[in-house]
Amino acid sequence: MNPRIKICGLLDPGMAKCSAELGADAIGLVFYPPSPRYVEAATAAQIVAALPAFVSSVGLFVNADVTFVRNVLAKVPLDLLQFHGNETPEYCRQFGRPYLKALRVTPDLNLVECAQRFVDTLCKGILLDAFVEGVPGGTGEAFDWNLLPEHLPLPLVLSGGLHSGNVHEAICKVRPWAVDVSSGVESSRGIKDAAKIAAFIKSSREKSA
Ligand SMILES: O=C(O)c1ccccc1NCC(=O)[C@H](O)[C@H](O)COP(=O)(O)O
Repeated sequence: MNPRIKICGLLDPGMAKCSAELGADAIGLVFYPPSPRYVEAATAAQIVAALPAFVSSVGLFVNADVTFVRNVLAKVPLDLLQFHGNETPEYCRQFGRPYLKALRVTPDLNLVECAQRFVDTLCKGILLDAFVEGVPGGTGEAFDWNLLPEHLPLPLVLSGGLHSGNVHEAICKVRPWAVDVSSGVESSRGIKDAAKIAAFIKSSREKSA
């Protein structure tokens, strides 16, 4: 089965619409102020409004104050939340919304045990990303896919350093439910590139051997 494709870190309605037209299944909005991809709630609402039916909007937070998340939720009709910091299962569940929990892969992290803590009806998947000290995500770095277990107790969203040149190999090796990309479809930090998005989606949909 083709994995779903999420393009993360959209900054304007035009590129969000373009991503959807090129075949993206979801777009990500970064509500983490230090990120070059940070988007204000008012702009995020315009981006979500530009999406056609059946393209999901994902709102990304990193160890955010509960009030900050609630304020965003009041202004932006997000389909899914993505928690990219050290959030606990209790923290993630309190919003009563479907969510993804991101984990950053290191050789000593027991991914199955960590993922198991989040299993419930609201947690729709585990997003696995590279670990880079001091930068919670969007680093453009890949992790060693050999560190992945055979099976996770939740759908796996593979991210970290993916681009059109490695995503097909990643999909064949890991068989994720979805892939997620940010830096690999940018011309410079934070600036999405339609040609790179098109190439990424084409490579993701290549037939596997
Ligand atoms: O994109 C960011 O700037 C970001 C900042 C802080 C936490 C998470 C962030 N992005 C989360 C994503 O879902 C990215 O797509 C994921 O980390 C992969 O990024 P990349 O390696 O650049 O493709």
